[in-house]
Amino acid sequence: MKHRVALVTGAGQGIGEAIALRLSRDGFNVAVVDLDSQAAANVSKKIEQAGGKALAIQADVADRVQVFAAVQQAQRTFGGFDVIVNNAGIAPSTPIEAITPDIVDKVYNINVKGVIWGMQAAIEAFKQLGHGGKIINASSQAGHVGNPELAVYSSSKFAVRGLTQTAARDLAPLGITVNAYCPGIVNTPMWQRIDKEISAAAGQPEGYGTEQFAKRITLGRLSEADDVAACVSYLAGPDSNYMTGQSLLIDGGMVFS
Ligand SMILES: NC(=O)C1=CN([C@@H]2O[C@H](COP(=O)(O)OP(=O)(O)OC[C@H]3O[C@@H](n4cnc5c(N)ncnc54)[C@H](O)[C@@H]3O)[C@@H](O)[C@H]2O)C=CC1
Ligand SMILES: CC(=O)C(C)=O
Repeated sequence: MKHRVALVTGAGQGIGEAIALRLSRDGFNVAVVDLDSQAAANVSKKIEQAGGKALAIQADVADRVQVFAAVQQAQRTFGGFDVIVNNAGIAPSTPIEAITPDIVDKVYNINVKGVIWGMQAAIEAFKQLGHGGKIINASSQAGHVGNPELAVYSSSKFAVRGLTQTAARDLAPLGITVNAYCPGIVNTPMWQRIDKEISAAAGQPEGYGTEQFAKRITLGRLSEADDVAACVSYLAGPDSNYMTGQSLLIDGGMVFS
């Protein structure tokens, strides 16, 4: 059986790691891309130990050349290319008055431009291979509702939803679908750091930030990375073939829209 090929960025830990492991279980050969080469190698090893095929690639998604090279390497190594998950992102706290040009550039270079470069690199590969494919982008509940202290991050995730809708329209004639996933609070190293910052800014002990956000979750619990990976598995698989331009909220009911 020919395996489909997926590339996941920011796959060295957290949500990206869970997506890489899940797509491998779904039958994909997986390119595990991360800025942190050791983290990418560790996840790749986990996939191979479980009987899957993986390739660890060190790349910075903010760098267009590196993103194109990563996609080409995955395509060459596995002999195909079917799905890209533009998952890598950063979320520094940015109270409005403390926002600097450097932090805007850093967040937008990774969260927004990283998605654009990933989409372009995937389109190039799909065209070379003469077939369509699936592009899946990481947004957030913070891309639906402005989150306190996270203005730069929140606005970058609104931008990802805009890019997703527009690209879906542009790329439909090529047989490419484009969707986004929008998690709420996911128990990963990113959230643990945000919780510390929000709690400290409020003069409260660790866990306070989580408590404040968690009050808004209808399902009454934070999500785990595997909850998000299960939805991305659907977006990467054939059951979502008729879905494009959508931004799927996976937030336990933090936001209803
Ligand atoms: N954790 C949460 O509560 C939520 C996270 N998200 C989004 O999900 C995605 C993944 O988040 P987490 O797993 O929680 O984050 P995380 O911080 O735990 O992991 C992010 C991974 O991305 C890698 N990375 C960072 N910058 C990179 C770059 N320039 N190039 C390549 N890799 C890079 C890191 O090395 C790390 O392995 C992000 O886009 C985030 O904004 C969305 C909603 C909620
Ligand atoms: C970090 C993030 O995207 C949240 C809390 O939704």
